[in-house]
Amino acid sequence: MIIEVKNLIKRYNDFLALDHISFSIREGEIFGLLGPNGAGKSTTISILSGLTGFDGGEVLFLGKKIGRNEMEAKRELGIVPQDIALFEDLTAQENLDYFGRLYGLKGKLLKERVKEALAFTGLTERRKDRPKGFSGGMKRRLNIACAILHHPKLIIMDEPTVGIDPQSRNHIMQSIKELNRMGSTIIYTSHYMEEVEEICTKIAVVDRGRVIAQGTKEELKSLVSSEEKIMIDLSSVNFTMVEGIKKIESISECVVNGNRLDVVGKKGEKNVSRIIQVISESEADILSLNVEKPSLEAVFLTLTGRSLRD
Ligand SMILES: Nc1ncnc2c1ncn2[C@@H]1O[C@H](COP(=O)(O)OP(=O)(O)OP(=O)(O)O)[C@@H](O)[C@H]1O
Repeated sequence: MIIEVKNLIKRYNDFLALDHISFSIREGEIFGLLGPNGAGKSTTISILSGLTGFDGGEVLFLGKKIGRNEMEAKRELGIVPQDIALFEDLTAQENLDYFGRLYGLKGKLLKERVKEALAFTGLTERRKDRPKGFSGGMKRRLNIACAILHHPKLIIMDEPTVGIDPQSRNHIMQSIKELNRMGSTIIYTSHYMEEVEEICTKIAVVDRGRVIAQGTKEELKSLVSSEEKIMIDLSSVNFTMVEGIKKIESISECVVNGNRLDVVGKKGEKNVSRIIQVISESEADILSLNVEKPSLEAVFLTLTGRSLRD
């Protein structure tokens, strides 16, 4: 395990911001912390980054216990904070030089890494410009470049796509996958479930300072529903076909809507293959077939009774 968080407690005066949070992250994972505003994501990240103390529980980083307000192994960490941290009056390259030195890089290696980070974040051509004139997305990309110069084992990103243009967003999503392929473990916080679904291999759903569910997206989705809905558009529909589908053991419902069938069945029972077999015995052609997958939004709604964006 690269990180183990056990029963983490954090209070702000009388307010319990983290209420016995526990999760562990394996090397090589893209771990998502998904939750609405105020759930406790930034507080958790801040503790993991060694920036904030905590009131109870334990955090292990690479097997070593982390104290209340410090972090021994900061060199193995790359942090992309929610609030962009750049020097507006230094050029992109000078910012990178500065952060590289903070991580102990110098000389030829520093030069190489700055070049690499600029190329990786698509900022090579803007290296001599100051972030003052950058778009929000470019600033965010520069912030990411600053965090990866020293090739950290663990990269922590706190809502890196909030308020940026779609092009930068896509760039960041691709970069995260690439950094992961190159060997970094990533912690990614977001209240955008689509992003978490797209990139995370493991997800902890947090709400009101507690982890309310965790697992792979498939595991989380299976909490919500043991059924799947299959929608089929056909060239024609006939009685024999519908009755044939209804007779399949795992199918509980088959509703006809013009030339479309909405079929509900128990998950994991090869419903699609069985339905296709029945249809192929008729004259009809299948024009399209879709299996509706429950979303993480549905998971959150089921577990809390509220929407993620409330
Ligand atoms: N310095 C602070 N003093 C008092 N309360 C705080 C402080 N920082 C955070 N909180 C409270 O702790 C709770 C968790 O906040 P946190 O920023 O960790 O949530 P979050 O999930 O990161 O939300 P967001 O998506 O808005 O960043 C919130 O209710 C917040 O108001």
